Amino acid sequence: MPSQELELLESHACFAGRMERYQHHSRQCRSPMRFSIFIPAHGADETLPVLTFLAGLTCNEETFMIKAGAQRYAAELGLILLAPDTSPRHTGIAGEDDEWDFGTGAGFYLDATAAPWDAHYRMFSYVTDELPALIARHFPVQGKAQGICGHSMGGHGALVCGLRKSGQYQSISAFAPVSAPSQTPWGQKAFSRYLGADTGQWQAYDSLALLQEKAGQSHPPILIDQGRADPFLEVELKTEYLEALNDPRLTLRWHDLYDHSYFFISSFVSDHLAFHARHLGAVRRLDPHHVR
Ligand SMILES: N[C@@H](CCC(=O)N[C@@H](CS)C(=O)NCC(=O)O)C(=O)O
Repeated sequence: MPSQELELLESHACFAGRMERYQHHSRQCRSPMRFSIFIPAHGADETLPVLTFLAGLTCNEETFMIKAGAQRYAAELGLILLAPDTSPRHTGIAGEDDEWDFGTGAGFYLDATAAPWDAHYRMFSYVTDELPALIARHFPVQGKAQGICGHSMGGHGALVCGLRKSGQYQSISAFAPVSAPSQTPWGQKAFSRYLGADTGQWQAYDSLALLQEKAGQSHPPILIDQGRADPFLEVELKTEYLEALNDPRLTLRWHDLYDHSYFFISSFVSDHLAFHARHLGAVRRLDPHHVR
């Protein structure tokens, strides 16, 4: 149960479970961080797999939970949903709020190595290490069962976290991911400032490069959905680069007419949750209001 380590900001009944939002001090980011969590109804000794969702540019820890409509499916499938914020906030770094695609709301899920960002922008370690450990201390999570999913910048984050920590995550999925950030404007802007000018250092956070490196090796199964009417596809996402890898562990589905919005995400989110539930061994409830 949450303690002094966690400050509860809000708590609501939702599909027979709880929808909650917390703030805590992050030792990685050296700042307060916020996250949202949906916990399905569960038995007293029951533990559940966790699916982490990483949101995109300009979003925060509330966006996915408010807009994607995922709680209904998570309740049925018996999956905990965890949504961290997209960056540290109010760090005092000069210029952190000046641009919508860099700094606040745009942490790119990496550990910055260039000053001044390296003092606070440590979202990779926060998402893959500090936050899962914190959640395990306070919520009924099944030790080894974790999946990771994300949208756009968060799709990049999910792929990078899942591929780099492939012993930790059993399944990876993404909606409209930034797929080759070393080669596209949002990614180049972020990486040059968070990681410095040496593009060799960028490859550790580039999904395309990581998948090329892993060619022929095993990695967690990946599901990606991409809309063909997404205005960012051509310049920023380059999802077709991932398709060209012909990776047998990667399923990429194209959808005519769908754009980059949460209306697209909410149209396919049930498939993503079912995919993760299958790989995480979640136990389906015929009635989400049923407690074993
Ligand atoms: N602010 C940008 C758009 C940023 C954007 O599309 N963000 C995506 C993630 S990359 C998002 O999910 N936005 C929040 C939302 O749609 O609710 C613009 O105006 O062009």
